[in-house]
Amino acid sequence: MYQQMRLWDNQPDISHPSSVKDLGKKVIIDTDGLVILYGNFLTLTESDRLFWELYKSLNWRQEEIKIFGKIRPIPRLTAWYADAGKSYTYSGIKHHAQPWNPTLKSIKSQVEDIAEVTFNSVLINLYRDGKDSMSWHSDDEPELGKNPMIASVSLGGTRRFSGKHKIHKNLKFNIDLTSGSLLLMKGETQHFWQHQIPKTSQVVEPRINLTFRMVK
Ligand SMILES: O=C(O)CCC(=O)C(=O)O
Ligand SMILES: [Fe+2]
Repeated sequence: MYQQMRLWDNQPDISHPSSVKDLGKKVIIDTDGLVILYGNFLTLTESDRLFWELYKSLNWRQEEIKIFGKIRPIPRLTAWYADAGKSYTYSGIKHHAQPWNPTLKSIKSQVEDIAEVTFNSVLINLYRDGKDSMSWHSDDEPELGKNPMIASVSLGGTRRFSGKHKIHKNLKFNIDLTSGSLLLMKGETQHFWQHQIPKTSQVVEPRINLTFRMVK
């Protein structure tokens, strides 16, 4: 019996194999919400491959928005993929779902493994250059429910992502979202914080961002 236990104790620890990827997990904010960055979610080779595949194959649209009575193109291209029958109003724009393709399904399932929730839709943004941007907002549409989990994957050029607290003006963060990173926003984040992708005068490569969501 003693011998047997010794043998068993000497087995390699398979619960933490050395091949487990270091995802580069970092807590960005844990006040009034939780924002977590996984800097190494995808390898650079994988991110590069996915960038070009999505860039070439997705059905990109130029949406328009009405500001002060004038209709203007939004400063980025978008695509919206979801389970059948879903539609979603975002910044006053009604998005009709396109069906999942195998590439998007595979990214979704890798994101779900880390986020430990399932998603039924993804809003995809293409920032063609530094003039493309997304202004301050919270992802607080009623369809997303009270404390939504938003999982955001970045591919291609690095862009700055800024956050600011809605009440405590001194609470801010800035992170550079590199290719292959995954950012999770959860808990009360959308209630207390706003985020943006500012324009930049620097030369930047095109960037694709996928935000996975659960639409009720
Ligand atoms: O491009 C990003 O990283 C942010 C996108 C975003 O905030 C959104 O789609 O709601
Ligand atoms: Fe957002």
